[in-house]
Amino acid sequence: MTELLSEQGIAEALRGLPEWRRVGDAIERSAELAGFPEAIEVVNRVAERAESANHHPDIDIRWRTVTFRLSTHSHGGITEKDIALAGEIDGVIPSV
Ligand SMILES: C[C@H](O)[C@H](O)[C@H]1CNC2=NC(N)=NC(=O)C2=N1
Repeated sequence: MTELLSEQGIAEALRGLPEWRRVGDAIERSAELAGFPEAIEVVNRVAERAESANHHPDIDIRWRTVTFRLSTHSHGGITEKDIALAGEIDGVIPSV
């Protein structure tokens, strides 16, 4: 059963997701890629994983900077689904 994470739960989860920050009822990270094609490639990889998880980030693409924002819309806040997908997103972003 998906439930909203507590403040402590969110803080603990973010300790394992150093690239992510809390923004209101969501968590967010940005990544700067080598160029626009590379940014789109990352977005496509994230889209595959989001579809598999049936959990989808808000995505903002500005040239080679992509920002992912995660919140569980059906719950109006942050759940384990957001934390899990954040970890998967980190896994498809090339480390510089
Ligand atoms: C029916 C509902 O849209 C689906 O269960 C999924 C789709 N993707 C989703 N993504 C996010 N971020 N939150 C949701 O509540 C959500 N619901």
